[in-house]
Amino acid sequence: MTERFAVENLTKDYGPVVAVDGVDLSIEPGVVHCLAGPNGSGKSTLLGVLLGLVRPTEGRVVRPASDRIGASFQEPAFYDDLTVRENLDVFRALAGDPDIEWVKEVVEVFKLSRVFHRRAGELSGGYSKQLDLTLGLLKSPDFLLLDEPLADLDDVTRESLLEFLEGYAAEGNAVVVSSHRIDALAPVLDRLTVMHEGEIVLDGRREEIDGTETIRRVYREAIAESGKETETSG
Ligand SMILES: Nc1ncnc2c1ncn2[C@@H]1O[C@H](COP(=O)(O)OP(=O)(O)OP(=O)(O)O)[C@@H](O)[C@H]1O
Repeated sequence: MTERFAVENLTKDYGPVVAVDGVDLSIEPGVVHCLAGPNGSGKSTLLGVLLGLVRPTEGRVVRPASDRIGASFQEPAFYDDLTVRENLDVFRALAGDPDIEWVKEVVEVFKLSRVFHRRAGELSGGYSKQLDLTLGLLKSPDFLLLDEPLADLDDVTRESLLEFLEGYAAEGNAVVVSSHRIDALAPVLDRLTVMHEGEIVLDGRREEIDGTETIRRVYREAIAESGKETETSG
């Protein structure tokens, strides 16, 4: 039984496009791990492979014994025709009926009670994201993988999410957040992996890169120094 969650020598091609190119990455408990990089750098593909949704062209995925893996994707995944409350009921059942106090806590973080009776398909972009993040957290996952969770969130909710993720990692859970918005994540990240054109161009810990201003600089330099086209977007 392993608790290791990793990819080894991972390559994923889509025809002529090499989305991920020979990547080794191991996810660890207790840290907020930011997977950063410009649009198209391979972040979503890497997360998809880790989650078993994308089949690698080459390489190996090592999955933990725990099935408590939670995720949220760029496209929300819930039942449009059900209300928010009904979606919560369905996903709670699927998650094995998690502790109700935990469900209340997550609902509170994402302020879902305000839209309990709305049809999920009619939610704004922000509330869609908030519902999707809540559903991803229902089974209090040991490994939480979020793809661009900050998109569409207002400033207040974004702050709540970041604060929540910091606490959740501090409890010993693995939190991986992909984003091209390094500035927003810089204050809470413990580890930064920068991808560019399918490759990892930087992988460092906060104590190595030390401080928000440095993180921004390191991110931009890593991309510039990769010798590839510079298209920093965050
Ligand atoms: N299903 C697919 N079919 C063809 N090409 C794909 C597919 N999925 C991703 N790609 C390509 O693979 C590359 C990496 O995409 P990916 O979505 O993994 O990057 P990303 O860093 O997550 O970017 P973004 O933040 O824009 O989603 C891009 O060139 C993208 O166009």
